[in-house]
Amino acid sequence: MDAKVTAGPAAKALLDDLFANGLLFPSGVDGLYGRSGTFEEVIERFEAAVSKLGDVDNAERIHFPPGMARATLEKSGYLKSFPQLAGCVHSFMGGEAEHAQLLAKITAGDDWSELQDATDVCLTPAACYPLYPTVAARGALPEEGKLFDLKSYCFRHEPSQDPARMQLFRMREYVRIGTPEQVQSFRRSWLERGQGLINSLGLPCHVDLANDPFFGRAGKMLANNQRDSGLKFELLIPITSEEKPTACLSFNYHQDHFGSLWKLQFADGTPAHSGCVGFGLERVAIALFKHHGPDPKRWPAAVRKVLWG
Ligand SMILES: Nc1ncnc2c1ncn2[C@@H]1O[C@H](COP(=O)(O)OP(=O)(O)OP(=O)(O)O)[C@@H](O)[C@H]1O
Ligand SMILES: [Zn+2]
Repeated sequence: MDAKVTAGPAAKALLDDLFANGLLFPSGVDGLYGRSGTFEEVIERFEAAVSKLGDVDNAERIHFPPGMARATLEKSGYLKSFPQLAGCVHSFMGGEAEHAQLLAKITAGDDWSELQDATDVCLTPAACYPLYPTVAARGALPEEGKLFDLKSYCFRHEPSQDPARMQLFRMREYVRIGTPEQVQSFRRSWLERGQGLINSLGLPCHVDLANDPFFGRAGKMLANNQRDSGLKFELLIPITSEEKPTACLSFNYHQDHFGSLWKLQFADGTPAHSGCVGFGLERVAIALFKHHGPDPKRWPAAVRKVLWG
């Protein structure tokens, strides 16, 4: 089955430009690229600007690897909502005989994946998924709740020639866990700060209500409900299209979904609410290259000042 997401000619042209300028390197797989030093430096500088805004809140920094426990992903409900995006790591677990079969299949150009089995590791689909059980395991939440600063490479099986839609990309997140008021005020504050930051980088943007790509017919209802309840906003920047701008920052309110699921609660047993702001680091970098050109040394002075000081 071809899961490829179709990308328009403008998206393909931008990808070719990024390759031609040596900012990204092709791997032979759509959505899987090498990054140049310049590309990485832009991400580092952007992250520093994010930290400058976020550090005032004293978030606790935790970095998880880009793989998470399969059991955690299952319990999170990810496979119910987004089976089409999930990735599970498989490995060869056979003996000598199976190894011979494996090599014979590779030599014959046949599919050898049936000789692999699922491991206990899945690829992390969003930086905050491994956080909730980790925090729950520490015991009751303090009254003031908690704030976390996360970053992870994330995997989503959505191969595309749109450079803004990668299969492996980084997400920086702040995650607030606490009362509904604490989480909503966190989200309001990041809606402001996020737009301010992107404007200061000379990028056009607007914020809009959004929904996640829930799978199937039941998913349509979940998506409608998410919109009707105002649970997800996105900051959109035109990258490959003015009419269909790209979500570069997301502002999510999970209500008590993760709190109830993981028994992440206050001392009196009330489940915590949670919300996160996610920065799509590659998307922001690509937006900057698209709007200001391939050479950061020639970007507008005001933009350079925000990033390089
Ligand atoms: N395939 C991808 N490639 C690069 N960045 C991504 C990709 N998917 C999501 N992101 C980034 O991660 C952030 C948080 O992820 P989130 O789940 O909110 O994305 P999303 O709203 O589902 O994205 P989209 O609607 O474009 O698929 C997004 O705001 C975006 O910047
Ligand atoms: Zn999140």
